[in-house]
Amino acid sequence: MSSTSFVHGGRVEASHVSIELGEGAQRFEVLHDVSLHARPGEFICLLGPSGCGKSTLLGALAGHLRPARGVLGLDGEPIDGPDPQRGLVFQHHTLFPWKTVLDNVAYGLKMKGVDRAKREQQARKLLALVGLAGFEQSYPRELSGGMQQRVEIARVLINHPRVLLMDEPFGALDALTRAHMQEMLLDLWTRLRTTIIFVTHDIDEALFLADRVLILSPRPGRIVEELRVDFERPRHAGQLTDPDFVALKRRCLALLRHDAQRDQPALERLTPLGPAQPAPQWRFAL
Ligand SMILES: Nc1ncnc2c1ncn2[C@@H]1O[C@H](COP(=O)(O)OP(=O)(O)OP(=O)(O)O)[C@@H](O)[C@H]1O
Repeated sequence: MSSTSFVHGGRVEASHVSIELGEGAQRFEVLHDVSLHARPGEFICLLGPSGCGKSTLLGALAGHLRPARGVLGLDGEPIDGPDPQRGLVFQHHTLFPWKTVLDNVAYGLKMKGVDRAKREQQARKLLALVGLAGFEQSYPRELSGGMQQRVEIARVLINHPRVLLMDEPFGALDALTRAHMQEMLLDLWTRLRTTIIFVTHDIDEALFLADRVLILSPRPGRIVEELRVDFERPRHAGQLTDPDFVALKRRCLALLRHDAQRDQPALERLTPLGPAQPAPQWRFAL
C-alpha cells in the first residue's frame, strides 16, 4: 500500500449554504450563506464559538443533512447522502466494543466484500501508520482514549476517503495526549495528503494544524474571516510561542470576541431557543 495509491485528496465545495434545523415555529437558521472551497490535500480548520453550527456544517458535508439553500460538492459531484469517500471522525469513538482493533479497522473492507487476508493486511498497515502496531488483537476497552481515537482514524482511512471530516476528534483528551495526537495527525496527513476539514474551538489547535482557518460567527454561523496559516512544516510545539503565532492567536481572539459581542442582541431576538449562550471561555491566555 503506497501512500499515494491509498488516498487522494478531494476538492470540497460549499457554495452559499444555509442550513435550517427544527420543526414548525421552532425552525431556525443554523448556518447562513456559508461558502467554503478546500483544495485537494488542503487542511482547513473551522473555528467558532459553541453552537455556531460547526458540527452542522460537517454533518452536511458528510451527507447527513441537506441544506435549505446552496450546494455542497466533492470533486464536482453533488453531496446527496453519506459516502465512505467522506470519512467522519467524532470526539468519541464509534468502535465496536466486541471486535478486536484489527477487526474494527478492517470492517469497512469486510462490508465491501474484500477477502479476509487482504483486508487484514491493509488494516495492519494502517494500524502501523497510526502507531498501533502490536495492538491488533486488543479490544477497544483495553486502550487509552488517544489510542481509541487512533483506531477510529485508521477505521475511517481504510475506506480511502477523499476527505476526512473531523469533529473535535481530540476534544476529550488530556493536553499532552492531545498534543501527541495533533502531531500524529499532521504526520499522517503529510504522508496521505487527504483533504481534511477539522472542527475545533481551540485556537492553538486550529493554528497548529491548518493551512487555512475559517472563523465562524455565533449562530447563525457565517464565515467572518479566512486566515492563511503560513508557518513552516513540519510544525512543532516550539512554534506555539513564536511571536508570529501569538500575533495570529490575538487576531483570532479579537475576531471571535468582536463578533460574539456584535451579534449578542440579534441572537437573543432571533432564536426561539431563548437568550444566547454566554461567550465561550477560550483555552489559552495571552
Ligand atoms: N437536530 C437538531 N435540532 C435542533 N437544533 C439543533 C439540532 N442539532 C443542533 N442543533 C442546534 O444547532 C446549533 C448548532 O449546533 P452545532 O452542534 O452545529 O454547533 P457547534 O458549533 O458544533 O457547537 P459545539 O462547538 O458546542 O459542538 C446549536 O444551537 C444546537 O443546539
